[in-house]
Amino acid sequence: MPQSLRLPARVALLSRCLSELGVPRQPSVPPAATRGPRSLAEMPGPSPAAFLYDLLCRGGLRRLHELQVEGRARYGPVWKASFGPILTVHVAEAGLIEQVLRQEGDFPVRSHLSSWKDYRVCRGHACGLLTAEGEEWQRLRRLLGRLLLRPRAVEGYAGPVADVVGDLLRRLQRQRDRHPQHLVPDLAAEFYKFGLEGISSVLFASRLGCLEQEVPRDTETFIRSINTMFVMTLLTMAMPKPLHRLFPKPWQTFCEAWDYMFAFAKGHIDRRVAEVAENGEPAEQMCLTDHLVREKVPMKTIYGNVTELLLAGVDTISSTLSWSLYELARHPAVQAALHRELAAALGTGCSPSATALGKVPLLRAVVKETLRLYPVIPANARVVPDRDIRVGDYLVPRKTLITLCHYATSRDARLFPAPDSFRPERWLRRDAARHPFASLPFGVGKRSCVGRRLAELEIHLALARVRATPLLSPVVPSRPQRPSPVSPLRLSVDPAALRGAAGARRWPRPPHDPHPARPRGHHQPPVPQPMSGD
Ligand code: HEM
Repeated sequence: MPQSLRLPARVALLSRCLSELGVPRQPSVPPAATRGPRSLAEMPGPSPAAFLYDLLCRGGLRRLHELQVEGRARYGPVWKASFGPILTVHVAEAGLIEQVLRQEGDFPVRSHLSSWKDYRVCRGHACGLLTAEGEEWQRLRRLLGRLLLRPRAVEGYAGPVADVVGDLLRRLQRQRDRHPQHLVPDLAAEFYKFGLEGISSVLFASRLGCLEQEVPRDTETFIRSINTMFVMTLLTMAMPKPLHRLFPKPWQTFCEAWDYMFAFAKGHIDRRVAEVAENGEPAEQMCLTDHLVREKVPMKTIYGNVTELLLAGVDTISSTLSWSLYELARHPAVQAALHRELAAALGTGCSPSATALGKVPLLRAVVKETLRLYPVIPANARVVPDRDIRVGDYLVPRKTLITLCHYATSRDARLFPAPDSFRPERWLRRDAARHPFASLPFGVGKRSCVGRRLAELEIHLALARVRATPLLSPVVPSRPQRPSPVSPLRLSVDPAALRGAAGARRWPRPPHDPHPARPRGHHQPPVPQPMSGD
């Protein structure tokens, strides 16, 4: 198939081939109204062998997001698939995703199958918010929700984040000055370091030195450990436990990577606690560790939570920033409009406040549209442990892993006209027709992303201050310019610069861990599309 055949064309071709081969797109079973809900056995889906073939031989592990779109075209909005011991029901229709989430109960469960939890039990670590369940999760959620989701709490982290943004700009400037064509050769990698530096400043008021000339060795090892752990996550989950004894290497490697991450976070937390014990609590700009200590949270719980938050707050930020800049570079008119709005709302203030940024609707719309097209986490998941639930025409047995395919819904032409085009303006209109569960990059409800406000703060601050034409342009030669305080956001990104970095970090991820192992498929190098298609 020619490379140029884009996703919608491929999906259309696939459905045409299927109908020509006489494969019905919907199974011809009488409607549920006349015969009661259908069982799991009646649900369509690939055989375990066919699914394994797709995953391993057709590059499916790298493009799980595309399998969602293909699955919906082939089987309809609900289908099942098995990977090793894991059977999962896929749901790829906004209304049905809503139906599942409305039945999630008081203690929503993302997955029962996490090797992350096994590791914590094995080492005696406390679970953090990502992995905790039941009442323990609820207690943590109330506490962290207060410290991370309330607008005033988030405003309190704006100062340290703005400092890190300043360092990012200086680093990009240095790199550009050194490059013969005035390019930043690996922009996505720079944003990755920014993500790590930013979240560390919020969690334990540490500066890791990621944006310095030389990245410290322990920080590099930490970054490598995250990657290793992500790669090993899927492998350790797909292997039934008895096999761990026969083939111990994946589990050992997985545990060693986690050990390093826990030790790294603990080192920084302990340093911060000692610093505060010596000098007293800071009058302002408290970091999350300070707040948790003040709340008398046991140290073991602090270690567990801060390690998970550290992990959750790195490539979510870097991926969203990379894609936002990529799309802005391809859409100069949007870029110009954004620049105008930023200049009008922020004037020449050096570091815009979170409140001021909130007054730039186009900035929010750009990020929403980026996350619709490239959701960092393209599939979410739920398990309802204690009762069977109705999903469309089916009755899904309790404890079944349900994958919520929101990449497929956010590219659904019925919900988003011209779904593959970058059109931030669609978020500026009041669109009564849009389904509220169609694009859910942060999830929704009780178990949705607790870092959402912080993520938006970091991304908005960085986008608002990244400057400008010569910084990233492969075409326009750079004229030495002093960084201006407010970003005249008029960059032209070299897609190749993004491509290199995004391509370098592709790894598989299971569909049900929220941050663990991102499905890198949709992070694949963006291939520039003709603008006329938009
Ligand atoms: C663009 C950035 C981000 C995106 C798109 C994102 C997305 C998500 C999604 C989809 C979930 C699962 C929600 C659900 O199951 O309903 C989630 C959960 C979570 N996120 Fe994020 N996230 C981002 C940034 C962050 C940051 C910066 C942090 C850390 C401060 C963070 C911490 C968490 C935690 C702890 C959870 C688990 C919440 C719980 O189980 O109660 N996220 N995120």
